Amino acid sequence: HGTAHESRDTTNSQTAGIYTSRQDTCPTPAILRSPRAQECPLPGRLGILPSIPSSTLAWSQPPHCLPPTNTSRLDCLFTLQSFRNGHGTSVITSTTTMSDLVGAGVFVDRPSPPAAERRESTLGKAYRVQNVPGRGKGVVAARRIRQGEILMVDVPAVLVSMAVLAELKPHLRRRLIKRALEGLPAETRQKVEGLQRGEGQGVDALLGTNTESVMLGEGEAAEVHVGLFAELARINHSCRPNAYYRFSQNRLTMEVVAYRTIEAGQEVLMSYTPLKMKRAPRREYLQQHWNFNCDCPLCHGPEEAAAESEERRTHIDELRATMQDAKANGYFGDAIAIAHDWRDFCEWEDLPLLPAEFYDIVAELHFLAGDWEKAATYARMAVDGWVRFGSVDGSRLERACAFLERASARLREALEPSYKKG
Ligand SMILES: C[S@@+](CC[C@H](N)C(=O)[O-])C[C@H]1O[C@@H](n2cnc3c(N)ncnc32)[C@H](O)[C@@H]1O
Repeated sequence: HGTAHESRDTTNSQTAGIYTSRQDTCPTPAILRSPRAQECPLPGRLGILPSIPSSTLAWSQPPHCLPPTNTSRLDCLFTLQSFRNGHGTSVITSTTTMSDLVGAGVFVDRPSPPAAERRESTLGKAYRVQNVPGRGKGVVAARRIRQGEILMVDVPAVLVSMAVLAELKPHLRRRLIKRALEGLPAETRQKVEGLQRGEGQGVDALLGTNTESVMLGEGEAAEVHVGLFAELARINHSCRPNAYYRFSQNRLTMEVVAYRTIEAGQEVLMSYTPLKMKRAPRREYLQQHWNFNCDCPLCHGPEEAAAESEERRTHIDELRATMQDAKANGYFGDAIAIAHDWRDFCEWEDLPLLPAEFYDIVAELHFLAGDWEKAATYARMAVDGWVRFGSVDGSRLERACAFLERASARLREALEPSYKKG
């Protein structure tokens, strides 16, 4: 929930061209501005800069690279103005991470899945940004939003590696981010500049209150990045949220999903803190990092109800951990029973799981337990669930389909012992 990000399905990635960037090749001197980066031959991973493998797309300006601080990485600012129909994006990251993104086809525009298209065209836009008393601007439902519906799809105006942010002196950091913003198309830049500012100088004030962290990169090389998503940045906080976000590295996209039905006119709210955080530290964190005093029911409502909610959230966490333990130790029947308790507690706390998420888990547990029939039944329901609430990242659906095939094949084998022979 909340900060969950989906892992990338590498089997589906378009690998053409990417690994060339990892060879020990010298960079084109004109592209690399830093005098040190022009030394040749370059060590291991500093290789040539990733380029987008398509004739219609190219970086809008030569990547701007920072002087390397060590021999194992090179960080650059990459700007692509045409990204997602002219929204544009500026990414400051290592050449290794950028190669992974390019290789996965992140920068190639693909049509959204039919479910998302249908929703927009028949039901209309789900939300509008407007003033909300006491909270500046906020996101309000423009129509009824159903439970599980993806109500917002946003892409980053800027994405910066945390390692780069930590390494740079403040004035250099601000200069680099400014450069990243200046490279964006005018409309996106204006939208970003219109966002609410927190404390701090220049662009620091902008990043401080309008960013989310996401993971980018493959396996051990995955790194925390800070993303400025200009639509998402308008969503206010509640400790009892009615929506959450999930990030797709595959599509470089943030999706906001409704936990429950949100009626027209109601504000869309997500939690800026982990849901299991206790009241006192949570309030302090919101005050310190986000500069506001939370007035949600869990912070200001009756103590007793807040304590009960805290207990349930702790229990939800424990149930998930116990379920994973049971699975790891081969107690699949127990794990299935705990999974049901877990789902019930999430619902009780008004933070329901997506049906497809639950079915995915239970299907796998039945499979491990050797009950092919139940595995196939749940796998089928998972597939239906992912189709119905189609994410822009199709990898969950693809995985569910592949799993359904495996479970169905096992079931057929079990039902027809002669199946294999004939
Ligand atoms: C990501 S922005 C949200 C959008 C912002 N309200 C705006 O006008 O653009 C985060 C800032 O919104 C305000 N905010 C968010 N949730 C709030 C809440 N529950 N109560 C009061 N202010 C809130 C705080 O000033 C916070 O630093």
